[in-house]
Amino acid sequence: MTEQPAPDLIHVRGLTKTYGDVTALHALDLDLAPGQVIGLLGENGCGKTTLLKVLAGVLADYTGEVRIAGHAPGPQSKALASFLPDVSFLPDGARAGYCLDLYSDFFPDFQVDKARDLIGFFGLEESMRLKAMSKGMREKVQIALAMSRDARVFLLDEPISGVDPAARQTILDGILRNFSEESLLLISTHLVHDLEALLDSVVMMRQGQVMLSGEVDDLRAEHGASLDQIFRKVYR
Ligand SMILES: Nc1ncnc2c1ncn2[C@@H]1O[C@H](COP(=O)(O)OP(=O)(O)OP(=O)(O)O)[C@@H](O)[C@H]1O
Repeated sequence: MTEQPAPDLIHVRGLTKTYGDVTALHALDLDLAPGQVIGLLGENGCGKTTLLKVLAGVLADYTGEVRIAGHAPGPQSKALASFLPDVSFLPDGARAGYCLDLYSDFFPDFQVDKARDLIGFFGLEESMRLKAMSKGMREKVQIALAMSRDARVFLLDEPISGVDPAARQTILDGILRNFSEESLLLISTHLVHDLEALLDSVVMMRQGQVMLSGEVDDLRAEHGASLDQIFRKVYR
């Protein structure tokens, strides 16, 4: 018997989102299957954050069809999708341990032991206050929280942007530590070189649309170049 391909976890058709006169997403189509780490790439302002926010159920005023494991964005899809925004969303005066309690209260699928393990893996302590942490340390706390949900879809917006090059690999290792093959990880980034080894597929955007997508190995073979080189060529 031939093996059936896994049904798409993310299904998007004709997605359009405007902010006043600005069209951030323009009739965008996208299908993404589970078991992949996918890079969401593109130049500033091409719509990556807007797309992640629609998928996360944060932005509702769009047109088109969006499904997360068959659900339109809403309470059921939010229960399946863990979103890491590109801005700090935790109370400044809180200790890391309190943030774990917040997540435990808020998300039934939050696995506090995994979060504790990641906090330790990142060299942080639960007693540390966020306001006493560097930008990179806060990002690590937020990543530990977002990646410790038992979610099907992980949506990470620029997770390593505030982190020095030496610490980036530790963060990426931490992100992959809890990743399971039934889920899907969509990461927006400009740091293609740092993420290249981690990515199974990429979605390259331009002006609110998907310009190019595919498996990284296929793209590398087709172009005879690294993903970083392809990215530079495409966006030159
Ligand atoms: N709240 C907003 N109000 C008005 N325009 C917005 C808003 N958020 C985004 N935009 C516009 O929508 C477009 C897409 O922005 P978006 O933040 O999704 O891009 P991006 O690809 O994530 O960019 P970057 O790589 O710089 O983070 C841009 O033209 C931006 O100016």
